[in-house]
Amino acid sequence: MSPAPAARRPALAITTGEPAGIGPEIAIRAAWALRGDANCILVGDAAFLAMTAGAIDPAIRLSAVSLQALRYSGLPHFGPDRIAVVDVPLAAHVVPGTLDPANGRAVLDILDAAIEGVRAGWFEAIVTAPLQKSTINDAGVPFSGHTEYLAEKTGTPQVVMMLAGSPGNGQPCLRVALATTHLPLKDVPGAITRDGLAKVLDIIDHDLRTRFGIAAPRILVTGLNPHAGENGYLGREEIDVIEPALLAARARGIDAQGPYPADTLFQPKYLKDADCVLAMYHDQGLPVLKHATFGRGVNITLGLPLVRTSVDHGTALDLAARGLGLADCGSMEEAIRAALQMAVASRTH
Ligand SMILES: NC(=O)c1ccc[n+]([C@@H]2O[C@H](COP(=O)([O-])OP(=O)(O)OC[C@H]3O[C@@H](n4cnc5c(N)ncnc54)[C@H](O)[C@@H]3O)[C@@H](O)[C@H]2O)c1
Ligand SMILES: N[C@H](C(=O)O)[C@H](O)COP(=O)(O)O
Repeated sequence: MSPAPAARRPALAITTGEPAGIGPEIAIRAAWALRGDANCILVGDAAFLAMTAGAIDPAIRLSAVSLQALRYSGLPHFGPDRIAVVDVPLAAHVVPGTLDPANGRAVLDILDAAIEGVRAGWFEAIVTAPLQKSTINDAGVPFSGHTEYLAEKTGTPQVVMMLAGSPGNGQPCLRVALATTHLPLKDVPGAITRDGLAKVLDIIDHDLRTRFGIAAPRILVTGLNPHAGENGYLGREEIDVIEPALLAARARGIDAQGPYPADTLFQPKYLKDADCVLAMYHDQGLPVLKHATFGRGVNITLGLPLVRTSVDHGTALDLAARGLGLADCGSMEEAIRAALQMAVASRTH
């Protein structure tokens, strides 16, 4: 990808996520590595990020700006020799690798500052470093993920989680979207409805066209049950819900085929003719994607009124506890590149 001209380069908010995890480190490393291409603004505790950056590489230069200053005079221009940081203070001292619910609220404050910044026009996209869902719940705030939180905060009734990555070896980009996101497995069948699938398919089709420039998206859809229900002998969701939803989608002009058995769908001979696979639930689709592309994948929330991308991994507390320099920031770099491309594409839609 060639860099966008500096004057038109979108400003991207990079939320730094759970402070005890690898988020702050990979956010700093990726923003610094891509500073010539992307205008990344870190959002997090400025003092903590400055300390972390200094430990990574003393050459990294950060400049802090307060939320109050942004509200008063907008985003100042920083050259590519430094990374701007919007200061959102943490509540408690950070011990790498050790979760502290005292900082749970601040992690959400970071996200809220990024959302405010998009609304105010300071940022054109949000790229999120991983947070620890359990710690936010431990802090007393019911929370199931960025995806659901951003949907709620933007008043969007339906969004779609899609992860994308390049497996390499000349294989095409693999995109896996999910019909359901973070919910217990026992609740999945009841959450898959004809109306819900209709909305999910509409969003995938729309966003692949407008944000990814795919003129006629081809979507392959998995079944829910083993062997896509084996003609109803291993479950009826395919017959009662998924097939009617696909028939209706095709009648609306959406190229959605299936339901196919999930265990054999992810073969090159099928994937080469597909732009996206729609899986029915989190651990049906994501292990395949992460096995093929872990460390280079990007998590994208479709259907939002803003651009949001993220990494394909979590907080990796095990690595954070052992010190800096162990985490791979490849996925964060891909998430920044994807946000940059999507933000530019979104200017015309
Ligand atoms: N975008 C997000 O905010 C996001 C994404 C996924 C998981 N999570 C959250 O992260 C927390 C921990 O999840 P988990 O333990 O299941 O998964 P994890 O991805 O944090 O860790 C799984 C394994 O992958 C390794 N790993 C992860 N990222 C790596 C990197 N950048 N470089 C090298 N190795 C890496 C870890 O060391 C660990 O062995 C959970 O709370 C989960 O919900 C958040
Ligand atoms: N489901 C995501 C994954 O496995 O990578 C991850 O939990 C992040 O979800 P949010 O983007 O909703 O936080």
